[in-house]
This record gives sequence, structure tokens and C-alpha cells, in this order.
Amino acid sequence: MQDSLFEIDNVTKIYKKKDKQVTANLDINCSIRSGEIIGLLGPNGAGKSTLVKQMLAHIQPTKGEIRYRGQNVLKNSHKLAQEISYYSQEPSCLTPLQVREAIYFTGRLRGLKHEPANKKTEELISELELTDVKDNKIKEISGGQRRLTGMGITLIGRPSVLILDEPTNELDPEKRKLVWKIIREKNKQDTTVILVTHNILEAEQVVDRVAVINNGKLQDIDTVDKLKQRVDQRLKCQVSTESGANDSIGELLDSWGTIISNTETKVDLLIDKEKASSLVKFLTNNEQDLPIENFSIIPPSLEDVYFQIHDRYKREELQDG
Ligand SMILES: Nc1ncnc2c1ncn2[C@@H]1O[C@H](COP(=O)(O)OP(=O)(O)OP(=O)(O)O)[C@@H](O)[C@H]1O
Repeated sequence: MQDSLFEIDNVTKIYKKKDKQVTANLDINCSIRSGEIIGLLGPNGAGKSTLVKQMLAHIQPTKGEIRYRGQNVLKNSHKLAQEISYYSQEPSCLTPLQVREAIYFTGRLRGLKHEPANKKTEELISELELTDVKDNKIKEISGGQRRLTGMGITLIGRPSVLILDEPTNELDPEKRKLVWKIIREKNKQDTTVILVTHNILEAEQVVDRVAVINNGKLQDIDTVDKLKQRVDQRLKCQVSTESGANDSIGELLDSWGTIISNTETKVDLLIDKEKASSLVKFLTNNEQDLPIENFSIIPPSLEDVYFQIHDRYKREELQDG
């Protein structure tokens, strides 16, 4: 069992504005373990950034407490600043600086001497493929290059915790792969990673655990495998059809499982695992000569799990009135 790094204890955050108030977090209880990669997943406005900002002591909970290494974060801001690096969505105040300067000076602020800061800056620039723009001002480079510079700023000084808010936004597929690779490498060197993301498919490749947040509440938290075991275990069968043939094929497939979507050229259904091999045979042999283009049968992804948790939550909310 890994040590608990953050303990989030009954945290509620209510933003108050004149006549209006927003409950951004409600009674959240969980802990973040040392050395893990944990993904905070949830739709826009769910309350993820609010939770992270309270973990960083940027804002105070309305109720409850967050402890880092056993101490209330609000009384521990020096340690937080030394050990935790936050990659945020918000524009940085460093944009008038050159790429190289911004990474280097951040390293100096985190306590590196001139030589090591210089060396690490050059290494990060090369690792993040920023060599061509290293002498350009951040405000004069592309959005993706700005994001990579932000990653360099986040990584310099060997923080022991990385809190990354959508680290792959605006990046092309190759750079996204690069950033995930770097995140995995840092984690192997014992860095704890807290990842706020909407990119569930990519997150699934790197996270150890997932916390699902919606409407300010923590809906579930566990390893990807355990979350999958708790939701519908059926396999998803996707059949692509010739345009307009979906209805007749849907009718035929109806007896094999539950149709979850039926569009012009695609029928999706959930089937029991035991039926998979006979359905593969049925579709491959295609004795009725159905206009099937192709098909696949896949286990539930983290994305399916995420939607199922949300659906369950919505049903519970409706039942509760
Ligand atoms: N400073 C603020 N003042 C008032 N309301 C706020 C403030 N910051 C956030 N909120 C509200 O709190 C709720 C949660 O916002 P938060 O930014 O934590 O969500 P999020 O899950 O990070 O969303 P996103 O994925 O869109 O970044 C939203 O309804 C938001 O409008």
C-alpha cells in the first residue's frame, strides 16, 4: 500500500458572488497516493480545477480540509511550492520572456544553481523539441509550442508532484505521444502525477487510478480495472453497414444483445462475453449476405465506464428528485 500524499477530507467549496452562489465541490473525500498517476475526469464545470486549486492552497475550502504529507495545505505553502509543480490552462505571466529564459529562471526560482539550471533547460528544450524556437518570446510562438514550453517550466527542478491540467491540449498527435511518454518517465522516477483531463482514451494508457467528478461530487474513485468490473461487463460490438442498411441489420442483431446505437451506417450493441465467438462466426460467414462493411468486438473502454458512471449518477439524481 502506497503512502497517502494528499488527504482530501470532506471538502466543500462554494463560490459566492453577490446574489448567486455556486457549489463547485461538495463533500469530497479521497486520498492521492505517493507515486501514482491519478486522473481526475469529469465534464466541463464539474469542479476538477476547483479541487486542484484547493490542493495547491490557491483557494480555501468553504468546509473541510486538505492535508499534504499530513499537514493542512494552508499552513504548508512553502513545502507545496518546493515540491509541487502545476501546469495550468491559464495563460502564464512569463509570455514576454524567451522560451529558454522562462524555463531557466523557473529552475533558478526552484533552487537550481546557474550551471544545473542551464544544463537542465537545454535538456528539456531538446526533449520537448523546442530547439528551433528557444530564443523566441513565448508570446510569439504557436499555441502548441507554448504548451510544450509550459511543460518545460513545469518539469524543471525535479518536483516530486506534478499537477497537470490538460497537458496535451492543442498538441498534434506526435507531440501528445511525446508528452505522455515524458509523463510516464517522470512517474517511473517516483513523481506523483495528478492529471486533469477530458481525454479519456489517452488517459487510460497512463493512469493507475481514476476519480470521476460531476456536479462537484466525487462519483467514483478506483483503478481502471476495478471501475470496469463495477460497470456493465458486456462487450461492445460495432457493425458498419452500407448506407441505409442499418435498420435491417439492426433487426437481425437485436436477438444477440442490446442495441445501444443505430445510425445510417453503424449499429452498436452490447453482448454477453459468451456470445462473442458465435457472433463473430455469424458475421464472418454472413450466410444471409448482409451488406456489412466490417465489424469489431471490443471490451468496455474507460470512456464507456465514464459514461456509465454518469448515467448511473443521473438516474440516482432523478430518483432523489
Ligand atoms: N472563481 C469562480 N467564481 C465563481 N464560480 C466559479 C469560479 N471558478 C469556477 N467556478 C464555477 O465552479 C464550477 C466548477 O468549476 P471548475 O473550474 O472547478 O470546473 P472544471 O471541472 O475544472 O471545468 P473545466 O473542465 O471546464 O475546466 C463551475 O460551475 C464554474 O463556473
